[in-house]
Amino acid sequence: MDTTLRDGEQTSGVSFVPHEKLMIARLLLEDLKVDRVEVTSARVSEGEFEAVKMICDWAARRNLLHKVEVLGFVDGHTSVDWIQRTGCRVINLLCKGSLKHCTQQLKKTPAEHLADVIDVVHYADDQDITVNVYLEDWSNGIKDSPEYVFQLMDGLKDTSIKRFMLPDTLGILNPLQVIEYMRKMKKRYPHTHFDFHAHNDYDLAVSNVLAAVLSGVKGLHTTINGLGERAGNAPLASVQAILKDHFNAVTNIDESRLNDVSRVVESYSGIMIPANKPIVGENVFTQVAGVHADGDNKNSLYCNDLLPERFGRKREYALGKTSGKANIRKNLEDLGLQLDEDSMRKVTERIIELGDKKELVTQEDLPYIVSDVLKHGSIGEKVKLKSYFVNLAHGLKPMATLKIEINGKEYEESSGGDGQYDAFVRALRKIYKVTLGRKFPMLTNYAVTIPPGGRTDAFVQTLITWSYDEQVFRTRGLDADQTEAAIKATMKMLNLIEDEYEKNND
Ligand SMILES: CC(=O)SCCNC(=O)CCNC(=O)[C@H](O)C(C)(C)COP(=O)(O)OP(=O)(O)OC[C@H]1O[C@@H](n2cnc3c(N)ncnc32)[C@H](O)[C@@H]1OP(=O)(O)O
Repeated sequence: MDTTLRDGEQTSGVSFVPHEKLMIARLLLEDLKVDRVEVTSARVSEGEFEAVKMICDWAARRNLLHKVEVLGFVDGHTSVDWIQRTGCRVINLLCKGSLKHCTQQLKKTPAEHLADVIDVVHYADDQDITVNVYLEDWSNGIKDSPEYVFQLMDGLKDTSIKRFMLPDTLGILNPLQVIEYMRKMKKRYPHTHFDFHAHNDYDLAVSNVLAAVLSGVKGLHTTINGLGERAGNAPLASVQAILKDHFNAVTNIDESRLNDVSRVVESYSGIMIPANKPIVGENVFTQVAGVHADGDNKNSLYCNDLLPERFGRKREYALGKTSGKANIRKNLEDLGLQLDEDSMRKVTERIIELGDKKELVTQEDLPYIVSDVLKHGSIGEKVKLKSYFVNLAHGLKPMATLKIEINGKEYEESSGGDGQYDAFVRALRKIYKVTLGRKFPMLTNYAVTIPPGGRTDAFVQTLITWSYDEQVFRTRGLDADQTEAAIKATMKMLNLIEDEYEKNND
């Protein structure tokens, strides 16, 4: 059961609007094919009501309504009515799984709480709503007040409750404890369906989920990118990969869609995926050490079962001071370039030198480095920026005028824009689209960073991603001025697409 839209939204700073929730629910159920989704808590807000309604309308049309669940409270008829009005058919009822939560938060005796829960279950039965229950704070309950947990379970086991969901609400357990406590539950209630809900406070969420699987648990709660309250929940991508590779378990998840869905959730949540996050992090399929690239060349000696292609990704070979010839050769191959041994040595030396200065070297930089080192002359010089002017004035639209040379011919154009760089790109686009009748790449991402190392605090680095003819180019510019850095990145891109253009129009 994926709870990105309920627990995931309990990540500090995350708030999805209804159409984002609908989009994520669709991706989870239709693309990733998770078995169930929990999409919010009842009573939260009008916006959440709207979101659940939209998701349920859509799910009903696709015959998926039974897979949509909402957390509800032990509050008489209120949560059930709220859920009923959205069209949702499943309540995940938040009961108290530890004595202290029952007596100190709800201020009820165990018998009173049990009676309240049974009332809600009966009311939900009358409304034809399926009930699962959370035993909130179960991990503390089973440690400190097991007799309370068993009293509640005994009182509920003969009701219509479909699943008992056991949360490690505060992320306090380790895998050995999960096995010990789950076995206790399974021994006492062998025919009950248990879900396990992990939290990552000790970075043990994934391990604990696996321990739960070993203990015979039937349902697992995960989120995309491990979003969730405090340190988050168990990330779906990691859980899926381990279930498949370590347990030969069969799930319905389409793992080729994991990366794309992670990126959508990254964008909607605003919580960036760490570069080293397994499966979905930017760097996790990048070999950095030269010896690894060499081993891959020989017989994929440094690959494990986590092949990037499984997840719709590609292995990359980083360029920097730890690159050897093998890394560089792999990158050159990707660009369709070949070098003799002597040129290879010179290019390798140059890349190591740049790496030593903490310069980021990307694959797109490689033709420039090759050209620079070997005095190649042609790459990177087909399109030249001869002169330009950009202005910024309070109360006036920024303007840009520029003159460029393309294959020896000069073109001049001006344009206004929303900012200096926007004006610059608009002027360029006029030259390409209007004057030359050619396509101009679409800018898909624009990131400004201070380069690593912090030695040049006056410098900024602009990393721009472009899409052109179904290809993606990333180019980088470094300058003391952000606009100039972006312009440098843009000129690199124009030279790269010039090569593409010539190839396609030979
Ligand atoms: C394990 C988890 O992550 S549980 C996550 C549960 N989901 C949420 O909390 C969603 C976000 N929450 C909200 O929007 C709000 O807290 C609401 C709408 C649910 C409730 O709002 P409010 O009525 O203002 O109450 P408040 O936020 O202060 O919550 C505390 C009340 O909930 C009660 N409560 C706590 N757990 C439960 C429960 N399982 N069932 C019923 N009531 C409960 C407390 O006893 C307290 O009641 P009191 O004010 O009578 O003492």
